[in-house]
Amino acid sequence: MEGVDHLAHERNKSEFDVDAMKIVWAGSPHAFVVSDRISKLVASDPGFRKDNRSTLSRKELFKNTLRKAAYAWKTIIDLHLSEEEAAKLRFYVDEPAFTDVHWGMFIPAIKGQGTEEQQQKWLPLAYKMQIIGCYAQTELGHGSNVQGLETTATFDPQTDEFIIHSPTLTSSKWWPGGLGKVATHAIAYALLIVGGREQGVHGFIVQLRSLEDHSPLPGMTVGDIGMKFGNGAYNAMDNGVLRFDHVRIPRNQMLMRVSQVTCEGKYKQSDVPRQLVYGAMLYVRQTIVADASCALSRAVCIATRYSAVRRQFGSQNGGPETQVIDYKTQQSRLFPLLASAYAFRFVGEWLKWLYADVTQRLQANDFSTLPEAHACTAGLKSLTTTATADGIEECRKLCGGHGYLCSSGLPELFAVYVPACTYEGENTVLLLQVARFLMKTVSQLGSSKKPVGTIAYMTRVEHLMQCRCGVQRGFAELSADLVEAAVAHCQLLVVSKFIEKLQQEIPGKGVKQQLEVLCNIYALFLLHKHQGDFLSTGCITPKHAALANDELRSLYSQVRPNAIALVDAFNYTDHYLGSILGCYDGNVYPKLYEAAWKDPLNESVVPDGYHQYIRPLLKQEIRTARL
Ligand SMILES: CC(C)(COP(=O)(O)OP(=O)(O)OC[C@H]1O[C@@H](n2cnc3c(N)ncnc32)[C@H](O)[C@@H]1OP(=O)(O)O)[C@@H](O)C(=O)NCCC(=O)NCCSC(=O)CCCC(=O)O
Ligand SMILES: Cc1cc2nc3c(=O)[nH]c(=O)nc-3n(C[C@H](O)[C@H](O)[C@H](O)COP(=O)(O)OP(=O)(O)OC[C@H]3O[C@@H](n4cnc5c(N)ncnc54)[C@H](O)[C@@H]3O)c2cc1C
Repeated sequence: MEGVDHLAHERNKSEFDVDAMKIVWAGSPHAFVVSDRISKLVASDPGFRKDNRSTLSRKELFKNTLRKAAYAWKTIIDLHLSEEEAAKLRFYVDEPAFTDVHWGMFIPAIKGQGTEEQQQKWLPLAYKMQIIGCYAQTELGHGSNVQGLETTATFDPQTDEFIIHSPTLTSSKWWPGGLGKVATHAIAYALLIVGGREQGVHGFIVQLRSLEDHSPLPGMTVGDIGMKFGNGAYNAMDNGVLRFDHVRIPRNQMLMRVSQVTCEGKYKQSDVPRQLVYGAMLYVRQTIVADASCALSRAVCIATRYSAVRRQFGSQNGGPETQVIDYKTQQSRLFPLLASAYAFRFVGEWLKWLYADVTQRLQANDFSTLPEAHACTAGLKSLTTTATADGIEECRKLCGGHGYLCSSGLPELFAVYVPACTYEGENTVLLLQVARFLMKTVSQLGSSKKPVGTIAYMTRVEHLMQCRCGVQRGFAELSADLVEAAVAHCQLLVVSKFIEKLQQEIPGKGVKQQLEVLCNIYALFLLHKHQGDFLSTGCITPKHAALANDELRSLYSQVRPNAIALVDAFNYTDHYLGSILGCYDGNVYPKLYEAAWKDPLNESVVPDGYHQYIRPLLKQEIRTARL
């Protein structure tokens, strides 16, 4: 049955122009063309094979990742790929690696916090990968509490240097990706001490390893922190530990856009806010939201295709059994996730715009929207990663037993994805930041400072106007409730950005209608899930709640004939999906059967260890066996 499209009947049912939807998903015709070309290029190149990943040992996996990263770089150079194309190539290679942090954090940190001069010195080296950077902020003792970091950077005016030191075990850098074995440089965050005075945490460019033989420079103790969750692909990343013993770096390696230290040992602050030190986190959180839609759509694509292939029960007169996608219970679990994937895509697009806008303003010394940008990036990072991690696991369950096989692609996707709930700001800690922002806004409602942008709605919520709550008073006590309020605020953002998207012109037969259905599913599903909150606050009546539920059922029926086409619109190659259950042609069973025989355990019919451990059991010789 090779070459037969087992899902063709599903594809024929669809009521909209899939090619037009592909462009909506990609963001623009240009983005679609680039994405399509690069994904096919990666998929067709055996150098980027990844189907054997789960059988490799840590060392083999790591070395293979180094090879792939080098091969990807060679491909980028040989084909003269643009920056956009190169980023896409790394995305489709789909393997956590030191390059993620080099491009995703090291370079943005220098761009955001370095002076013009520093950028001119370091960026060309980083862009050519003549140096490889990591982002060394977190320590063994502190991650969330950045101001609690213990590494010190003491200025020595005699030599015009900083002395970087780890005074305690807990001050050891711990977690930075790429640090363990690969990075030659780090942006290391440390408590600045000038003239005996502490001046808060700042970033420093520190060379870690020799550019000749890769050995750690004097005063550095550096290594990998060990195996991580799931035993899977994230172990391709060398998250590292680093201890400094009075390491000296030149003064001009402190990132000095926000504040400076002069050669005389004077600490000066520019008129830019101190929070810009956190600028790299703003940038990365925004990219994490965009990535959430990729990871969730990938899981949803697998679960949707497989749900159309899988049949259980309901055979009539010897005919085929029911496709599990036709069960209302399956639909009510799967389709809200499909809607979420689209919702996160559009809110991610909007956040990208917001980030570009705030960056432009910051460059013009307009800092007015920074708190809002921080609240939006932090809150949406938290909301989308939590929903995506939960969604991937739900997709695994939606695939029944076969979802538990590595060849379904879902266990690995989950293991690689789930730390996104923790890194780049633990999700609850980030929601507390949003809550703080909301409380500040509420406390200013009566004043002349009118809320604008994403919090403009607050002026319309009458009972808030009566609130006279200080930000500090009662915050800790009420924090669990405030976190719920923060989530609700972020959900409002997601829904409103989806609605705004639909107010734009969207070409293609039936495309807008499909998106309207998904938008309604997203909003009504939330209402249904949280109807207790909506009812108890009097926002809706029980009648509304019942109507919403009826409407949801009808919307699921409208999605059903279009479900396969809606996941085809993600335009994922089989290589990127990495899943037998989600393969494009739906030819699942022969592929599963064939893959089983490739497992190393099946290399011999009688397993290794038979003579030592199985035979003595069977022959009742266990007492005399040498174990
Ligand atoms: C918890 C907070 C948010 C703040 O804690 P705090 O003690 O209250 O902070 P503070 O220093 O007193 O400052 C408070 C003030 O700073 C603001 N702020 C905080 N973060 C930002 C930001 N990113 N942009 C703009 N503003 C920011 C806050 O809103 C506060 O403002 P306010 O005083 O209320 O006006 C912060 O320290 C933090 O971000 N912690 C999380 C640490 C984190 O995200 N680490 C990331 C490490 S790198 C990583 O994980 C890489 C992943 C690898 C991969 O992607 O593969
Ligand atoms: C895979 C991975 C990759 C990483 N890569 C990097 C990297 O490249 N560079 C880097 O510098 N770091 C990196 N990190 C570290 C990461 O950024 C931190 O782990 C993260 O910021 C969370 O901090 P923490 O570990 O201190 O958690 P903790 O803050 O110790 O969290 C533990 C618990 O305490 C709760 N908690 C903490 N503070 C509060 C509070 N104020 N109020 C209420 N509850 C609170 C949290 O909600 C959580 O439930 C990485 C981590 C992982 C897992």
